[in-house]
Amino acid sequence: MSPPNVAQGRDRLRIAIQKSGRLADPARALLASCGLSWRESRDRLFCYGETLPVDLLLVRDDDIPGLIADGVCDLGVVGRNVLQEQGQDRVESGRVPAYREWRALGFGGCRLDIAVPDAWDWQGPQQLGGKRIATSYPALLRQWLQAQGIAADVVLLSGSVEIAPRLGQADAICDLVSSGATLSANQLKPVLTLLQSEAVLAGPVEAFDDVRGELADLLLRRLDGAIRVRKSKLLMFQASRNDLPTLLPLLPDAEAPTVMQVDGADRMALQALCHGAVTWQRLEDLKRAGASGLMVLPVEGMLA
Ligand SMILES: Nc1ncnc2c1ncn2[C@@H]1O[C@H](COP(=O)(O)OP(=O)(O)OP(=O)(O)O)[C@@H](O)[C@H]1O
Ligand SMILES: O=P(O)(O)OC[C@H]1O[C@H](OP(=O)(O)OP(=O)(O)O)[C@H](O)[C@@H]1O
Ligand SMILES: [Mg+2]
Repeated sequence: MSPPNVAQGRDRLRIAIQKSGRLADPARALLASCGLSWRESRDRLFCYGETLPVDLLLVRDDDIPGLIADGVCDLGVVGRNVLQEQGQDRVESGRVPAYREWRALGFGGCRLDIAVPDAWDWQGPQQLGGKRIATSYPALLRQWLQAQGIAADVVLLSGSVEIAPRLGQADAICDLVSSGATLSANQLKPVLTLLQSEAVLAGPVEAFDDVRGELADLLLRRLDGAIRVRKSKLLMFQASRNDLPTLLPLLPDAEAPTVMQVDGADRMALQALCHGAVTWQRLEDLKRAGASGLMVLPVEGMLA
């Protein structure tokens, strides 16, 4: 089993995901939670969709925007940082945008930050004027520098960017940060955020005008449900009718709760779908406000 060539297979949807790396497992898990399953090719580069005609191509993340632009793949799961860098690179070189972000997927979070040596007395972006900044994101950095009216040298490095100041290759850096541990280990401190990133579903600028459009709509509906489910909990409790005005404001992130009457006129049972964290603190607050029999349940599926 191998992927059909570009001209064929327009009745199936093809999604590019990272073969290995930070986004590989969560991307696959999210798609699987949408009810997709696959049979893998022997070389583990192509997965044939079994439950739905939605196939996966396993690639390097940097190749994903280009695969969408060339029409080799229909959709892709990639970091916003990679998508925007390559998109801005296209703009710089006068090419048309060929893809856009369809959905934010809620994993792979990180920031694209400018960081300077700890010893710098940071006073603001103008301090970067005339300096050398090492990065793997030259197009996004140039775009930002231009918007700020700062003239600085962009030093392109494909990895280990944080070590550049210590090696004398650059004065500052612009790279991905999540925990900040790599910056600290290299005596650097973050001073500006250029981009808040996470994994996104990327697709073409225009909607599909063939059967892939229906498949993509179905996938998006399920993805939206799966993303909401991950963050949602069903909260159930009982309370007296008189306490409802105090209790309901404690559920600001809940959809309109279902309120049912139990024995007599006063006792009520409530069910609320909460889209934020239901913490112990919150349960304590609800209990103090008159809730009893509090129960928090995971949500397995949801379809708007
Ligand atoms: N701490 C982090 N550092 C780098 N990327 C992160 C971090 N946290 C989340 N990410 C996201 O994960 C994406 C993939 O990171 P990874 O390190 O797996 O990429 P890679 O080494 O370029 O992989 P590939 O072999 O596919 O080219 C990044 O582009 C970014 O969107
Ligand atoms: O803030 P932190 O949690 O320390 O994460 C940030 C670091 O992680 C990434 O590097 P990675 O480990 O992927 O190495 P590479 O860039 O050399 O591939 C990124 O390029 C930063 O160096
Ligand atoms: Mg890569």
